[in-house]
Order: sequence, then C-alpha cells, then structure tokens
Amino acid sequence: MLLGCIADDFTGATDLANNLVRAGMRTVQTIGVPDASLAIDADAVVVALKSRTIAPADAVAQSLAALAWLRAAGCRQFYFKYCSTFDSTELGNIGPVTDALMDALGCDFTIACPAFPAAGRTIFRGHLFVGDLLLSDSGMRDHPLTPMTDANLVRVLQRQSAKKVGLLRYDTLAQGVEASQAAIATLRADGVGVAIVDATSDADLMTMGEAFADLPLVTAGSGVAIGLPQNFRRAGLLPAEPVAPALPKIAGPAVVLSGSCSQATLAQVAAWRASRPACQVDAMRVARGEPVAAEAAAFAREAQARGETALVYASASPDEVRAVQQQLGRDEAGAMIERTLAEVARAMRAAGTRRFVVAGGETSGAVVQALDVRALRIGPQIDPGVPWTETVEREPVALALKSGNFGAVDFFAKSLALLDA
Ligand SMILES: Nc1ncnc2c1ncn2[C@@H]1O[C@H](COP(=O)(O)OP(=O)(O)OP(=O)(O)O)[C@@H](O)[C@H]1O
Ligand SMILES: O=C(O)[C@@H](O)C(=O)CO
Repeated sequence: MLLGCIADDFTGATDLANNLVRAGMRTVQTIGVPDASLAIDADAVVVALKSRTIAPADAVAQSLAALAWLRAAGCRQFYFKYCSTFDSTELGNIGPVTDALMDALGCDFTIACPAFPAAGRTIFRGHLFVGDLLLSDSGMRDHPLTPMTDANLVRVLQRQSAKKVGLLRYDTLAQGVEASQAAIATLRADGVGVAIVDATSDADLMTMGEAFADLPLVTAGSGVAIGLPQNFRRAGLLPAEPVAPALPKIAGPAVVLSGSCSQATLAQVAAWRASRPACQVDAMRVARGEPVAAEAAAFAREAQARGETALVYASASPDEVRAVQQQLGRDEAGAMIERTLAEVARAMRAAGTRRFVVAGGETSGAVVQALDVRALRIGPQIDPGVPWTETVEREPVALALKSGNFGAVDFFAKSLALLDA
C-alpha cells in the first residue's frame, strides 16, 4: 500500500478515490477505519470518515485512528482530503485535524490546497473561487452546516490552526518543481507549518504532485491526487498504463436520495421532478413524529413496481432551510433529515433495491452507514468527481455518492442510464 488517505466525508472520499483510480492507482474506499477482517489489496486506501462537522476533538480522534491503521498497513505517504470549497465550521475541522496529523507524523510542514479546476475550484493569491465567484459570493455562503463567508484561505485556516499558515503563490508554481521546492524550504525556514497553494489548472496540480513527492502528509481536495500517483509510477511502483475500472454489473431496482441543498443539487432535483416521480421529505412533519420515512419508502417502492425510479429528497432553497433551522436548530434539523433519508435507504434495501444514487456528503455518510457498507470498489466516472462504486459485500450494491455541488443537471438520470447501458 502506497498512499493512505483520510477523507472527512463520504462523497469527498469517492471523489478522491475516483481521481486516484483515473491516475492508475488501485484504490479501495473503506467506510470508517477498517476492522482486521477486511482484506485489502490496493495501492491506495481512502478511509472515509464523517468528521467534517462534528466536534473538533472527535474529528481529531477519528482521523488519528485512521492514520494509525494506514501506517500499520505500510503506507508511505498520507493525504487528508477535505472539500474543494474548504467546508469547515467556526471551530474546524481542517485546522485541528491537520495539526494533529502533522504532530503524529512528526512533520513540520505540509500544504493545503482544495483546488479542483475540473469542477471549477481554483485558488489565486490564496483566494478560493467557485467558478467565476469568490467562495464567499458563491452558494456556499448559504450552506446548511458549513456556510463559507471568507474566501481568503490563509485567513480561514489560520483561525483554525496552531501552526503558522503561509502561501505558495501561483507565480512560484509557474516556475516549476524546483522553484516550488525552494519556496517550500523558504517557507519552512520562516516557520510556516502549512502553506495554502494557488492552483488554476491541472498543469499546476501536476507540478504540485512532483514538488510534493517527499512530503509525508499532504492536505487537499481531490485535485492534488491527479499529480501525486506519477511519483509512484516514476519509482516503478505502479504499472505504466492505468487499468480502466469496470461498471458495477448490478441489476435491480433503484432509488435516488437527496439531502443536499447545494445549488447544483437543487437544479438536478428540479430537472428530475419535471418528468419523474419525486417525493419531498418535509422536515417539520418529521419533527412532529409523523411516519415520513415509511411514506417515502412506500412511494419509491410503488414507483419501482411500475418500472420507474423515484427521487426522495429533502433538498430545499436557502430560505426554506433557514426557516426549518430557526424552528429546529441547525444541527438538529440536519441530523434529523439524515436519519430520515437513512431510514428510507434501509427500507428500500430491505425491499430489494440494489442501486442507490445519493446526493450530499453528510447524507451519503448517513445512508452508507445505514446500509452497513464496509468498503467500496471504485468504478468509472459519471461526472467529474463522482464515480459509480460497488460495495464489497456478498450481495453487492451499486452506489453513486454525489458531492453537493458536483454533477451535470441531468446527473441522476444519467448515472442510472449508465448502469442500464
Ligand atoms: N430542508 C432542509 N432543512 C434543513 N436542513 C436540511 C434540509 N435538507 C437537507 N438538510 C441538511 O443539510 C445537510 C446537507 O449536507 P450534505 O453534506 O448532505 O449536502 P452537501 O453539503 O450539499 O454535499 P457535500 O458535502 O457533498 O458538498 C444535511 O445535514 C441535511 O440533512
Ligand atoms: O471536494 C469536493 O468538493 C467534494 O469531494 C466534497 O468533499 C464535497 O463534500
């Protein structure tokens, strides 16, 4: 095992695994820290945690447990994966987890780079852009759990980290690998522990991959994973040509579940609802103890009986989310909806559903845990950042775990059509 990765949410983990697979690393994603009974033969392992929005001390403890497992498995380099929109709460968890991983590995320097140009996330002079907008002007300012109101990543990370945070700028990176490594030496000499790295293109990510070959730990979105595998290939540790992953050969009924309120998801939900069965989960009815999950599962089963696939969604506009949160509390509302969608997933699985498309990282975490999934094999990409995956259980299930802001507007239909092809 070469690369050991820790992801702070489940869709983020598949996003990273997808980029590693496309760059030629045989990759397995585990759900939580694997137990001894799980046999893994892979070049890279991504341990998926649901640690993005939990208390910093819990996120640190879970990340350190994952690190200990990956070190024991012999990994040579470590990767902490967070969101390409740097999603964090006021307290963390990107900073506290980075600090703890650095201390555990005894390293005095790492980088932080959420850039993923293929999905429109670029960094310039330390400022994160989502498409043409600064992070703080993008839909992320209204995120239900991690509203991002500051695009200056040096400032955001410095608020969360005990290390000195610096910047490795685009004009240094443009000078190539040696110049970037020299800049790292200077930053280190200046006492910088973590450097935000600018990146506006895949070419920048390839330069980074080579420049960061000797860092014990990198912290990043999934983009940096485009360049890192080349180091292992150059060292003769990977085959010269990547092996194309196969689609899960899983037939049977499907369901789409969405708890994401991100702008891309809202458009995908609207596109699906225009011509296909859809059932909305009403948070206030759930709060009143009404049997919302059972009703939604019945709706989805009836659709399956007609040969159709239903969408069950809680996704709602920022105003609707705010109204629910004011009545129920932010974390309580989120957790309650996650539990409801997880219950729908469990009921659908029990009724024979074998193909699940899930939108939202926290939502995917809740669903995958409800389905008792232990690990996922990574299949081909549906849209940038989202592959089909297949569980390693005896009766496998196909899962497409979509990050909130990823995917074309027809993502739900397109992902199911791929399996039917
Ligand atoms: N109608 C709603 N009112 C309040 N909260 C909601 C509503 N619908 C969903 N939520 C909550 O919003 C959160 C959305 O987070 P989730 O990570 O699933 O999606 P996302 O942030 O769009 O995806 P990603 O993290 O992959 O970018 C979840 O906790 C979900 O339960
Ligand atoms: O990096 C991203 O944007 C995604 O993989 C993600 O983590 C969303 O939850």
